[in-house]
This record gives sequence, structure tokens and C-alpha cells, in this order.
Amino acid sequence: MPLHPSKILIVDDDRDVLTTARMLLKHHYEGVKTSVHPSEALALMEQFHPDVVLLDMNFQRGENTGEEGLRALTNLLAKDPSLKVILLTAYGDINLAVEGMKAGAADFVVKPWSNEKLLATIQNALKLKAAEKNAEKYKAISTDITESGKLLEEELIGHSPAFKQVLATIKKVAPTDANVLLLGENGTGKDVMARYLHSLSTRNNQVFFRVDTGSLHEKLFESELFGHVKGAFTDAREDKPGKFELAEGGTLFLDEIGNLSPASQAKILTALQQKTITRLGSNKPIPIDFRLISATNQPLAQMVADGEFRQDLLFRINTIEITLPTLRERRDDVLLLASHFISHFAKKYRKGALQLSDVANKQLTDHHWPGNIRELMHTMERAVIMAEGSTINYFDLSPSKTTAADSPPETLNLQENELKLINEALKKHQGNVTRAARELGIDRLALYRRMEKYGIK
Ligand SMILES: Nc1ncnc2c1ncn2[C@@H]1O[C@H](COP(=O)(O)OP(=O)(O)OP(=O)(O)O)[C@@H](O)[C@H]1O
Repeated sequence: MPLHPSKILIVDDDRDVLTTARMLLKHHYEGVKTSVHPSEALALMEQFHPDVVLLDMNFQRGENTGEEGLRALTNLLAKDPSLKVILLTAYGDINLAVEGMKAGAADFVVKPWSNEKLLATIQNALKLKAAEKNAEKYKAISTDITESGKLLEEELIGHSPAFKQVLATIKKVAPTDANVLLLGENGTGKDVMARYLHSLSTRNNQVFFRVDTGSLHEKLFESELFGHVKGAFTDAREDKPGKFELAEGGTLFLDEIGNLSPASQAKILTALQQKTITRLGSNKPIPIDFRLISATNQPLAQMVADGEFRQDLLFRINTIEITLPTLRERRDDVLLLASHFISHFAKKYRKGALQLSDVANKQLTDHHWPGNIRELMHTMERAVIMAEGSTINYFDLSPSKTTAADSPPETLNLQENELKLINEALKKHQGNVTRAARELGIDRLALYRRMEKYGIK
């Protein structure tokens, strides 16, 4: 079999890891080099020009915060922003991996890895690099594309019946390729569950591609999702594949689907019905093949009743509908999750073992948790940082304070203030009408009407 014309650099202080990885990779890739330290790896970048770096997260004996790995990641990417870095993380350190992904890593693999998984991850990273090269400045992808099969059940914390029921449903539907809609309040774990579903599916060796539909700018929507050809519009200097094409063969996760404008809903529906997309400026239909998972915190059925969401689109995406329980509906899991986050953050912030006092325990189980698991996680992070002894005595569970000034507006003219607020909201959300409307406390149609009234395009 001819070797793939790519170069891989492996950076790890464990020479056994380096030898094992090199032995495997040299049968697949044209260039493979190893390095025992990030500074040496940085120097190697100049002569070797790797396409992918496999990077360990800890380089000093006994060190497990991942700080060195994160620093190395930043330095490597500063040298070559097109580089794909795959983090090598310890089992159970999913939060560190997520932090790394946020800092620009393309993906991560958990040690000890299976050869098949490592090769699939490198292949995905190379595909991503090729797609980016093809489609200059196509940055957002790298944080949304992830290795397959990495979310293990042990990493999902919870033993309450409501949570176990969700896991059971996911296990049942994962291998079927049916379209799945995940519903649930903010922070209930929809993103995590979508990844878990993908990891149990028959497509788990292919990409998992997340698209935050709510954050797509209305004007760029089509080009982002369906791609464009050179010359399709003024800035289209190169052909660019859309996100639907990049999810080919794998799973496409459409997050925040309840935030789509009516026009965007129609475009997505057509693509899903026809199982093809056409890049902007082209008339050549391209077939698409992916498993679709969608998610929203909005009441889609109600939105259909109110004429805000298309019923035909809902029927297309919700073959199986799974509602994730709120944290208040799984109170049994609060302390379990709390102690999971405490150990994670104690490790991160180098604190010793920490315990919860009885008062703190009671506070946690009594709290309403409107922000669900995410709120609990942030609360634990704050508590660990602030803890002085070995006991966490009390939580500050007050909602975060806003800093809005109490000063009166410059004018009391209602229309002038309305226009100002609309412009501010649109600016804050980069023209995304759905989000701006939500911030203003009105529905999208009401905002469209006002924009028309004030001549805002
Ligand atoms: N069962 C779980 N065990 C451990 N951590 C979890 C679990 N479920 C969710 N989390 C953590 O809680 C946080 C919020 O989860 P996630 O982002 O999946 O929620 P979401 O429902 O997609 O939120 P949003 O609607 O705001 O996008 C994440 O940091 C995630 O890692």
C-alpha cells in the first residue's frame, strides 16, 4: 500500500509511547518524527513542517494539569495555524480535552489508544486540513469536528432513573441511523449526549460535525452550510465546501435548531428532503450522506403551533425525540456530579482533597439549578478556587450580578430608544435576528416587523 504523503510529529516524554506510535505510523505516512519535549518540537517545526502533531499534555513527572500541553499547543499553532494538533490525554480527563479543543486542538485521543482509533483520528484531521486548504479561512470547523467513539459511558456521570432511561434510549437508537432530536433546557447535556450517540453508532469511525445553527449569520447561512464556488459572490475567491458536505459519511449535529429563521428552515428542509445540496453559484447537485442529530432548548412543538417552526421540518428531524431531564428532575445526581467536578477542578487548580460540609450538601440538593449541569460545574469551579481549608462550607448560589448602569437614557422618546436597542441587539449578535429578538424579549417576526419599520436591512 503506498504511504500517505503526510508528515506526523509525535511529542511525548514517554519514549515507549514514541516508539509504539512511530512503529505504527511509519507504515501509513511518508514522514514520521518524534520528540520528547515541546521546545524541541517547536524547533523541529522549522525543518520538518508536519501536517499533524500528536501532543501529550504533561511533561514533568507527576504533573497532570495539562498546562504544559496547552501552552505547547498554543505555541505550535502560533508557528503554523494550519497545523492539526491531536491531544493525547489520560483516560477520564475529558474536561482537559475539551479545554484543549477550545484552544484550537483539532481533536484528542485517550491513552492507551487503539491503533484503529488513532489512525481514524489522524485521517479525520488530515481531511479537515485538506478541506481548510481548499476553503481558505475556514476556521470554525476545527473546534466542531471530533474523533469518533471517544465518549464512554463511564464518563457520563449520573445514576438517577431519569438519566439511565435517557442512556437506554440512546443505546437503542444509536445503531439505527434514524434522525434524532434532543430536547432539553440549557446545560442539560444535549451536546454531550449527541457525541455519545455518535460514538455508539455505525458511523463512529467517521467525523462528528457540530454546527451551531443559531450563530450563523443570516446572510452567510447558505454559503456556510452548502458551500460556494469561486466567484459566486464578491468575496468568494476559492471553491469552498459547506458544512453539510464536510459531514459526509459521519454525523451532522445541528445545534440550536429552534433558532433558525423561516428562510433558513426552508433551505435546510429542501436539502434534507432531496438528500443533495448545491453550492452557491453552481448548479451541480452534490449528494449528501450523514446521520442527523438536532438539538434545541426551545419548545419546538409549541413553535409549530405558533407558526414559528415548520411542521414538515420538525417531522423530518424528530424520528426519535429524546428529552433530557433537568437537574431538578435528577436530584439524586447532584452530589455525584458535584464531587466529580470538585475532583476535576481540585486537580486543575492544584488543591488537595476537598469535602463538602453538611450545609453545602443541603444547599446543593435544595437549589433549583436553572442552568443545570453547566451551572453546577461553574459553581464547583468557583468553590474550589475560593476554598481555603479542606472543606467547602457554603456556596454563593446567587445569580451572577449584572453591571448595567442605572443612569437614565439620553432621550425619553420611545421610538428613538426602541431603534437604539434594536441596533445594539443586532450588533451584539452580529446581525443574527433570532438571537437579537431573544435578547430583546420579542419574537423574530416582531423584530422583523420593527426592522422593516425603521428601514434596517
Ligand atoms: N452526564 C454528564 N456527566 C458529566 N458532565 C456532564 C454530563 N452532562 C453534561 N455534562 C457537562 O455539562 C456541561 C453542559 O453540557 P452540554 O454543553 O452538553 O449541555 P447542552 O444541553 O448542550 O447546553 P446548551 O443548550 O446550553 O448548549 C458540559 O460542560 C458537559 O461536559
